[in-house]
Formats: sequence, C-alpha cells, structure tokens
Amino acid sequence: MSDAILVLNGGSSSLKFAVFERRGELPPLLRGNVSSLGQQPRLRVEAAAGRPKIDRSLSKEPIDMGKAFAAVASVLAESDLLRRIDRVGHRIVHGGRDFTAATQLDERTLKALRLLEPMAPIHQRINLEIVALATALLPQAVQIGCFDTAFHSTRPELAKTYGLPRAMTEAGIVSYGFHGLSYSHIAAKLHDRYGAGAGGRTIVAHLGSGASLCAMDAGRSVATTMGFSTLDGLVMSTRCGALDPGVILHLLRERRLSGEDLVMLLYEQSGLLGVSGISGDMRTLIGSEDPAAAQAVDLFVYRIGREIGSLAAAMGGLDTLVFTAGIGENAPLVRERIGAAAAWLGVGIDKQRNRRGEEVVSNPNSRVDVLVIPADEERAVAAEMLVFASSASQEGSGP
Ligand SMILES: Nc1ncnc2c1ncn2[C@@H]1O[C@H](COP(=O)(O)OP(=O)(O)O)[C@@H](O)[C@H]1O
Ligand SMILES: CC(=O)OP(=O)(O)O
Ligand SMILES: [Mg+2]
Repeated sequence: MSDAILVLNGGSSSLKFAVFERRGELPPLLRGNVSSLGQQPRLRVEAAAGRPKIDRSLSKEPIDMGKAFAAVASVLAESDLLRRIDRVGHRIVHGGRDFTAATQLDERTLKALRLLEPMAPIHQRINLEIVALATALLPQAVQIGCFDTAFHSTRPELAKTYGLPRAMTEAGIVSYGFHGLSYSHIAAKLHDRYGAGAGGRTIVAHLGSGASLCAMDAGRSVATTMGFSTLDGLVMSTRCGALDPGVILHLLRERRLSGEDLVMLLYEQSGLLGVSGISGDMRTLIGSEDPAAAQAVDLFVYRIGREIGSLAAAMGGLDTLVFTAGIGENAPLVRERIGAAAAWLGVGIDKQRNRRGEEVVSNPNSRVDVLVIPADEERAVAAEMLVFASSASQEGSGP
C-alpha cells in the first residue's frame, strides 16, 4: 500500500521529519526531529500507533546533516511506514524567481536550485544533500520540493525592491523572504480561527534558530524582514541580521576579509553567539548570569521591537501578533518583553496565560490579539504536495 508522504525539513540547527497519510486532512502517522545539531544533538520522536516516544541524546559533539539523516532513517526503518511512502516532500529554503509552487525534483530542477546555494549558504546545499539522501533511501519515491520563498512572491513589487540600479533588480537582486512554509501554516491556522480575514493586519514572529517577521494582510504576505538572503532582518542564533552595507565594504577593503571569511563571520559567528561570546542557543543565554548573555537577549528583543514598528507601518496598523518556532513557542520571557516593546501599538500580554503557554496570551484589554501557534512547516509542505498531486493528475502528466 503506497499512501504516505514523508516530509523532511532541514533547518540551520535541526532536521525535522513527519509522515502523513496522503489524503484530505493529512492525518499524521509519525513525527520527530533531531535538534541542536551544532551543539549536543538530541533525537525526539512523538509517540505514535502504540510506540513509545523517543527522547535521547545522539552525541555530546556536533553532528552533520548526514548523521542526523541516518538517525531519522533508522526511526523510519523501525516503523512499518517506509514501504508505504511513495512521495517525499522537502522544505527547500531558496526557490529564487522561478520556483513559486511545489515542484518535482529531477536533474533539471536540482541543477537550477544548486545555482541558488550562495544566497542561502547554510541551508540550500544541505537541503539538496537531504534530497540526495532521501533518494538513496527511497529510490522509488517521487521527490518534491516546496519553497520558503514562495509565500512571499505575492508581495507588492515595492516591498521586494532595493534602492539599487534597475538592471540589478531585473537581474533578480531583490528581496525574496524566507520561512514562508512556516508562515503559510500560520495563515491556514488564522484562516481556521478568524475566517477569510485571517486576523486582519497580522505580524507573525518566527523566532527559531533563524528568525524573521512577516506582515500579513488577510493571510497574504505583504512585507518581511529577511530579503535577498537569510542574513537580513533580525539578530539570529549565529547570523547578524540587518547590517549597514558599509560594514561589509570596510571588512573587505580595510580588514581584507575574503568572501569565505565573510560567509563564516556573518552566517556562523555573529548573532546571539557573536554578541554573547557564549552561545547561539536562547535557552543557554536566558539561563546565564553573564552580562554579555543578557546583552545578546536585549539586542534580540530590541531589534524585534523596532521591526514590529516597521511592519505595522507597512500595513497601517496591527490587529494580531503571532509567536511561533523554537523561541517563539518556548520562551515566555522573550514574548513578554517583545509584548512590552509593542505596547504602543495596543499589545497587552497576560503574564499568567503567557507563562502557561496558552494559545491566546493577550489580556482582555489588549487591542491586538496575541497568539502562540506551534510551527508546522512539515504540514505546509504536505499540503502543497496534495495540491501538486491533484494539479498533476488533472494535467494527466504527473505521478
Ligand atoms: N525552552 C526554550 N527556551 C528558549 N529558547 C528555546 C527553548 N527551546 C528551544 N529554544 C530555541 O529554539 C531554537 C530552535 O528553534 P527551531 O525553530 O527548532 O530552529 P530551526 O528550525 O531554525 O533549526 C534553539 O536555537 C533554541 O535557542
Ligand atoms: C530560513 C531559515 O533561516 O531557516 P531556519 O530558521 O530553519 O534556519
Ligand atoms: Mg526552522
């Protein structure tokens, strides 16, 4: 029986996976992740079909994506699901201008996606490596890519354009935006909750290892903090966020850093890790008494507060604020502080609800609904795959 979809989501600090039945509501069959790849990786698998949950350390040392994939492959092999999977969906971080919907991954499309590696250096190569590993594990399955950038392709041209010469814009040096699969899942949840208006003028704060904000009007992206690459916007775990381009010129010309040095500095040694000098993991920083850890958390919150103002301005106001992803879901202190920074927009957080991690954390006087909604990029990928399968079967050409 071939009736299941495997979804693989390689992030900057994790490999998440889920298996769904391939029908309507996408019933989940198995789900888990390998987290903290760059620190002390753990494997977690949710309990399913009479099987107990797994939560164990994989190593005391960082591991690469190949090892994380091997751990997931052995969980799949131990379940009876491997033989049921005939489609594998991949979260691919960069789809560039050409990939704005689920796409079958074959030699031609993979070649085009490889060209985008320099724009997402700590993701795209690894995403494509996962495609190769999944193809080796399930050679009969169709591999399908779903793109983080796609959700933002509907933004107005102004929101995508940089103040660069027109020829550069025409050559594709524009803002693409990322975390779109997470945002599309949140948009679906807001649609369930509020109907067609989807919460009105909404800012979603996807705060994970990578972090960004998305301004959505009635569930559609109108602006976002990441841009051409996954470096822009917020201060992240190891990425710098928005930076005066003059700093890059200075580093190139005066300090003589090479392109590779800059990639390492800006993507892997900056952000919470660089500012604190201690860790890029928010849990560690919150638990630390070192003033440098506190400063890194302060900067994280300060920049989010400023960007919320900018995105609210792009929409002319704010009706709903949503927190999601690792930090957004699990760090009440960070939510409370961001709420305080956005109080001038009418945001009021109920401390008790927030500490308990309820779905609605705003207080009754808040003009803005404040929600915590778990990220589920895997479900967003699976949902796009269903649309892909039905449009392919209508054309009579697809799998
Ligand atoms: N209880 C917690 N308190 C604070 N931060 C947390 C907590 N749990 C997870 N995180 C943060 O979430 C981040 C991982 O988020 P996640 O969305 O899974 O990342 P990614 O998908 O980018 O790999 C970790 O870097 C960690 O800092
Ligand atoms: C785009 C991005 O930064 O993804 P992640 O947060 O999963 O690393
Ligand atoms: Mg992520």
